[in-house]
Amino acid sequence: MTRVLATGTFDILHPGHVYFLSQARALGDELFVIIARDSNVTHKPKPIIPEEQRLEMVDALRTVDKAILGSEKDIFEPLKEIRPDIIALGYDQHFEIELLEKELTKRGLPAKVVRIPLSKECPLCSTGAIIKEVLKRYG
Ligand SMILES: Cc1cc2nc3c(=O)[nH]c(=O)nc-3n(C[C@H](O)[C@H](O)[C@H](O)COP(=O)(O)O)c2cc1C
Ligand SMILES: Nc1ncnc2c1ncn2[C@@H]1O[C@H](COP(=O)(O)OP(=O)(O)OP(=O)(O)O)[C@@H](O)[C@H]1O
Repeated sequence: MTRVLATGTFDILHPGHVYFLSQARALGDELFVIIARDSNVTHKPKPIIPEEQRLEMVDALRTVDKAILGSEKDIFEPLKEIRPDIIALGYDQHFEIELLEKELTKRGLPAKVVRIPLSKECPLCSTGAIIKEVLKRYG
């Protein structure tokens, strides 16, 4: 069994998320997902949807075997239990593949890190774009 792990905020689900998760799932036999904690989303505006609700939506997807809330303190902590063989990184996730693989090996959690490309264009395949459209119409 090859276990794949994907991570992200997944605020306001859209087909770009579905594409990312199905490409990640296709890399192995089962897909685990770590949902970013509200307190850790500091690289962009705070999520609209609270973490428990983001978790519920991702966990309900057909491609996802198990979704959990991440750690608030240490991104490597949940990996000790999940023990993924492959980690799927999104096209815009700010991690460097070789550096992340090195950090994982250092902690006794070796995994192959694979970058998933951007999906083909779709009108609102980005949380930021959805929020902008809502503000344009209702703001
Ligand atoms: C291997 C790995 C483990 C992660 N674990 C956590 C975690 O435990 N808690 C958390 O809040 N974020 C964790 N993250 C970070 C986020 O889930 C996410 O990658 C980050 O917020 C940037 O992606 P985004 O732009 O989709 O939010 C982890 C990321 C990676 C690559
Ligand atoms: N259109 C897309 N194609 C492929 N992957 C995507 C797409 N949209 C999001 N993803 C991936 O899904 C994961 C979670 O996405 P995230 O929560 O950052 O949403 P987002 O729509 O990219 O948000 P924002 O618009 O605020 O950047 C990330 O790893 C991201 O790379």
